[in-house]
Amino acid sequence: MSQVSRHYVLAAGGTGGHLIPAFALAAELDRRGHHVALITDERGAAIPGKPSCLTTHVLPPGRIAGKNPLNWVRGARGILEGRQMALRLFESFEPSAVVGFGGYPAMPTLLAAASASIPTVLHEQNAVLGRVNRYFAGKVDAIATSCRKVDRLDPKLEGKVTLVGNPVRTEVLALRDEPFPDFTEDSLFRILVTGGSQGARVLSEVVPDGLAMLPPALRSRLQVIQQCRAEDIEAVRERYASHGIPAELATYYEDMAERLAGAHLFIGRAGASTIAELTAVGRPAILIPLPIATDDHQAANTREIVAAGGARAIRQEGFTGATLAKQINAMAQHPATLANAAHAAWNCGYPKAARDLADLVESFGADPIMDVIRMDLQGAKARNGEALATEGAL
Ligand SMILES: CC(=O)N[C@H]1[C@@H](OP(=O)(O)OP(=O)(O)OC[C@H]2O[C@@H](n3ccc(=O)[nH]c3=O)[C@H](O)[C@@H]2O)O[C@H](CO)[C@@H](O)[C@@H]1O
Repeated sequence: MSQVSRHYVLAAGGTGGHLIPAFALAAELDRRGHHVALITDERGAAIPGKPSCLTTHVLPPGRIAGKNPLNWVRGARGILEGRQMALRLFESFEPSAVVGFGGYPAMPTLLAAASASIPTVLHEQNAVLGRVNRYFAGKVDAIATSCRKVDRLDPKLEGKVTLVGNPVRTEVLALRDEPFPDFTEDSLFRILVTGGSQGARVLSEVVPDGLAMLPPALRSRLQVIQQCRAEDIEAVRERYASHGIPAELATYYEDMAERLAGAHLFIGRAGASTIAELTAVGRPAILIPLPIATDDHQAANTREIVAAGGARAIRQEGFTGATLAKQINAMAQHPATLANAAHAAWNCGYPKAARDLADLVESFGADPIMDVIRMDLQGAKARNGEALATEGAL
């Protein structure tokens, strides 16, 4: 652990999938006595769960997307403005390193870091290198990955790659040593359903009817917690009521650790943080990768956990009530099957992800001149304080 208090800038945007690992790293760096600033976009700033230690800077929109050349010009202007904003922050904050988690805000921030010669680290949460990370992979000082195999990562860059895993929130990690909740032939059967940080309509359309198709021995014990998009929630409530299945619904659960703790089975999208949490805690899952995810990265994300026997993946094209019921039945008919799958998921976890990523980040910008000056100033202040205290005592 470093002796001096350093400053770090993290850049992440858009969804919980990018922000949550950044929050986890910020909490770990704060625990080590460092100061951390986050550069994000408006959507990212609205993601709940930001640690109080983190100061947030919101960039103007700057995505280069679509076919309209006017949008390209607007996007490019946004990136340049964002880069200027990041440079101004660097001047006052003097970061020892900048960490990009992918997503749009990482782009202007990493461009600024390159022109200010600040060490840079990328963190890739998925099993396929994302677009922004791909652009910067050859230029940064280190690349931290979350899966053993990462597609679209140039093998020539292997020398700067470290497998750390995808950091999860402290309260989720704290469940790692808790036993799998009792699951017998008479116990409740608690199922947690989420569609990533944004929710997923297909789960609202398929899951209630699929659960209703389970054999009575399983169906009668069901207790469902399901995240739904706001526009779907009433229809889902009616479906469950019509099937007589008890269900608690919300658009977003801020207490995800508690929800995971009680769950016997998870059904949902295969976003990187979702999988990191399932494997951190050890919960079996049925995963339906988002079919339009860039480079099909959600399907790739399921590889390790499925191969280990901790989850089953169903392609959205084949995701019907009947297929879902069949898979649940196969996993839960015998209590031991579900507990074994939970253990297999647990074995895929990276419980040291936040610590390993923090170690990697701390290894850059060793003893910069500002640290030495800061330490001197702190020492001088302390000595001054002592002198004043002594004078006061006289
Ligand atoms: C639609 C989309 O592009 N999704 C991408 C996005 O993540 P996206 O945010 O969709 O999904 P992730 O699974 O990575 O993260 C979701 C996070 O939200 C939390 N949560 C969810 C529901 C809820 O009610 N409460 C709650 O706290 C989950 O516990 C998890 O921590 O970035 C990820 C990381 O690059 C990618 O893998 C995903 O493919």
